This record gives sequence, C-alpha cells and structure tokens, in this order.
Amino acid sequence: MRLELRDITKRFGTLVANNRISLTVEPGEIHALLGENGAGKSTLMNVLYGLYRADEGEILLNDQVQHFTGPGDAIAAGIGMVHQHFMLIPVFTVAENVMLGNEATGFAGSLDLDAARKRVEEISQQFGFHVNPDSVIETLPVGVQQRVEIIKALSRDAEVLVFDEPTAVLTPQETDELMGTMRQLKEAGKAIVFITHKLREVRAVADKITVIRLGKVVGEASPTASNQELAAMMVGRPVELTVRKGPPKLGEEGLVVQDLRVIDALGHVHVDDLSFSIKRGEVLAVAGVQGNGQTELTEALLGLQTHVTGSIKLDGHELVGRSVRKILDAGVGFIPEDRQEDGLVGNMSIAENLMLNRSFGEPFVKNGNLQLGKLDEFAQQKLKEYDVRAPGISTHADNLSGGNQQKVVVARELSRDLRLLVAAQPTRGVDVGSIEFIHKQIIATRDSGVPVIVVSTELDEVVALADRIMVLYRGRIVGIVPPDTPRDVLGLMMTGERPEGAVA
Ligand SMILES: Nc1ncnc2c1ncn2[C@@H]1O[C@H](COP(=O)(O)OP(=O)(O)OP(=O)(O)O)[C@@H](O)[C@H]1O
Repeated sequence: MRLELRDITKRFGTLVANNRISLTVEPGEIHALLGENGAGKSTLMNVLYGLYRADEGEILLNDQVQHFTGPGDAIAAGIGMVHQHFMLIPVFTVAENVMLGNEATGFAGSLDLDAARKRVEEISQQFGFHVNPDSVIETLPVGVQQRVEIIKALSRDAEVLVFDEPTAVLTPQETDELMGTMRQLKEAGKAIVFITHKLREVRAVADKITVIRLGKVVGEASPTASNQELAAMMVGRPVELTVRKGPPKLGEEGLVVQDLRVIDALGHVHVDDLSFSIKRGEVLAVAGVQGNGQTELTEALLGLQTHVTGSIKLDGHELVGRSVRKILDAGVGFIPEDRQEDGLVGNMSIAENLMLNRSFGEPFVKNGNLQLGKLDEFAQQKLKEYDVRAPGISTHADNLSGGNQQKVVVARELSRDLRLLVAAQPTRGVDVGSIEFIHKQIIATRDSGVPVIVVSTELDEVVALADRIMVLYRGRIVGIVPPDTPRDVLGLMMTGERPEGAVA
C-alpha cells in the first residue's frame, strides 16, 4: 500500500509542530524520518495513527483520502505502529495479546484464542520469528517482545508499518535482528516508516531519508551520505560525532564500593558481590546487556533499593542505609534510566522540574518562600544552554518531546553541586546534536574532579566516555578494561567471557 502525507500541519497553541509536511512511502520501501529532538516526528506519526487530527493536510492510502477519527480507523485502514514502550500485557501470553489487539477491529473469529494462536504461528513461520504463541510476555527478552508487537500489527493485516525509535531498548544483537526483520517486511511489500536517531541504522536499511527540522521538511538525503552529512542536515550545523577528552586528572578515590549485593523481594540476586572504586576526575563506564544488574546497581547507589548489603562509601561516608533524600543532599547527581518514571513530574512545568532534587529547594527557596524570579531566570538560562525546544519554561514536562525531556533532567542534575554523578543511559532518545552537548557536559563534570559512573547499553557511548570500562554479566563483574579494548572483545565480555588480562 502506498502512503502519502500531503501538506500536514499540526499546531499546539502557537507552536507549529508540523508545518506543511509532505511525504510518500511506496510499498516495499523503508523510508527513514530523521530529525532532531522536537522536530515533529512523533507528532506526524500520531496524526497518521489517528491520535491527533491534523489542522490542515491530507493522509492518502493508495491515492484515497482517509479521515481517521482514532487509532481504530487507522488500524482498520492497514496502518500498524511498533511502539518503543510496548503496549503488551506482561502477564498474558503472546496469543492472548494478539487476540486482544484484534478485539476492536476483529479478524475472522476475534476473541478466539485458537485462531489467534494459529495466526501467530503463521506469521512467525512466514518471517522466521520463532515466537511461541503460548509464551508469557514477561518471560520473553525485550527483542522477542518487540517481535510480538510486530506480529500484532501484521495479524491485523497492516500494510504500512511505523517503527518509532524501535532500537532504543534493544541489545546490539537484537538491533541487528530487527534490521533483518525490517528488510524481510520490505521484501514482503510493506511500506515502512522508520524513525531513529541512530545514523548507523538509517544507513543500514533505509531506501530513502527525509529530514525534518522545526516541523518542516528540510530535504531528502541518500543512504550513502556520511554520518557527518546526515548529522549536519538534522541539526542544521556541523556536529562533532566523537567525544574530545584529555587524559583524566585523577584525584583520591571518591567512590568505593565493597561487596555490594542487591536482592529483590523474591530473593533474586541482581548485584552479586561487586567491589570497585572510582577516583575523583574519572569516568567508569558500565557496559553490559540490559538486565544484568546495571539498573539495580545505580538504584542502590541512590538508596532506591531496599535489600542491599555491603558498603558504598562516598568521600569516606557510608551511603548504604541512608535515605534517597540524604544521598541526594550528599551531592549525588542522578540521571535515571527511565526519565518519565523517575526523572520528571509530568504535570509540572519545566521550571518546577528544574527545582527538584535540591535540598529545601535551595537556592530558589528563602525563608520558606519560593523566589519565582530567581527560578524563572535559572530555567530560562538552562533552556537556552541545553537547547531545550519548548514554547517556554512553563510548558509541562509531559508536553515535551522525549529528547527534550532528557535534556531537562540532565540540565537539572548537572547544575547541582556534585560529588558523584550517576548517569544511566544519559542520551537515550537524544539526537546527535544534543548527544554531543551532553557528552561534553559529562566530561566537564569529570574534569571538575567529580567521580562519574555512566551506565549505557550503547557500546559507542561507553567507549567514548570511559576512562575505564566495567563489564557486568548476571550481576557480577566480568572484568574492568581500558577504553581502547576492541569492540568484539567487549561484546564477548558482555556474554560473560573473561579475556586474558582483564581485571576482575
Ligand atoms: N501534546 C502536546 N502539547 C503541546 N506541545 C506538544 C505536544 N506534543 C508535542 N508537542 C511539541 O511539539 C514539538 C514536536 O514534538 P515531537 O514529539 O513530535 O518531536 P520529535 O521529533 O518526535 O522529537 P524526539 O526526537 O525528541 O522524540 C515539540 O516542540 C513538542 O514540545
């Protein structure tokens, strides 16, 4: 099916999120949509999916104008969305999820579990997905859960498939598999829209690239364009894609972790006897496939885990057993993995969000009174410095694009007086221009003499920022190695193998 978006305009108040955007995707084509944070990509896809009504413009499928009043209409017309945050019910099986997904539109025999099971098997076989219809979603790795999302869309006969930053939560191997799946779907004649910030992926699979900036199409690029060219087109200026950093000026040991163990309420061990230290002025980057204890480690550092034994000393002071409030007050900056859950309060303004995590609102609260002028001035400055694209400082965090939300969290944490920075996936969903900026800020924090721990599933990021790399596997340290360790060795370590010479 051929998709055409014609002169789509969508406004939020005075903000023009989409300004006469036109785009055509042919069957059997992967069309990448590139754009910096807040460029308007998700808004455009929400219009296509019937979640937003365009103020102007038309959606055409095989040259027929469509009038969607909600996602149900879009799905019935053959549009499928593969969301970044999966819309699956974790305790249900694959077939049950597929059956529920079809409840609204109904393929023959909807609410018929056997039919759903058969459909999963058919699709799974056609595309070599290896998905068992009776597996319970929460027991499946993230990459397989995503395949279930794709199966769900295909079971509703989707001919146009939209992938909105689909690799953000995937491991490098899962990402490669997804690229393969996208090529197969293309061979099967599907029209595919692919939204991502990762230039390597665009160049690997896209047939066509459209770049949007500030709500407008700024041009088309060829998949043979270099990363540099694509990056410059996205953000409208040359971008440094490599992190520049001098050798670390190491001070005393700032963070010393000894025999750290974190278990959950069910007794599962997530962090198993970890011992390591980070000097002042040093970045220790933690590499590993998601789910190998990284989340629990960062949460333990912040006092967010309950069953913790061992010791975490910051400048000689014990943090284990202290409250989150006390740990923040001790100067621990935290960029959490899930910004929506742990980083921001959605229905609070940017300015209010920038004030969080400070002891008694310092320095914006004096004698119990909020100094609004001071806060506003600070917020304006951060908005500008971090290039947060928003109508203003009173915009609610919920109404920011994903990348801009991340910038607000980073701006807040790095502007506090820090003695340790814990950064988990600091640039997830952030565009190349802002990655450059955030990386510079993290290095500046290190160079100011703060110990930094960065957790990232992006090997490129780990290698770029690290003074040392610590690889975790099943909650244990596989090794601590220098940043020039070859990628394939790091990849192997991420599966639990220890190369010769690695410090355990
Ligand atoms: N519901 C909303 N209300 C008000 N403004 C919104 C709303 N949704 C999006 N915006 C604004 O519209 C603009 C486009 O946002 P959109 O989410 O489409 O960007 P994006 O290109 O998908 O960015 P990212 O790469 O960061 O996800 C942004 O300035 C955003 O703040």
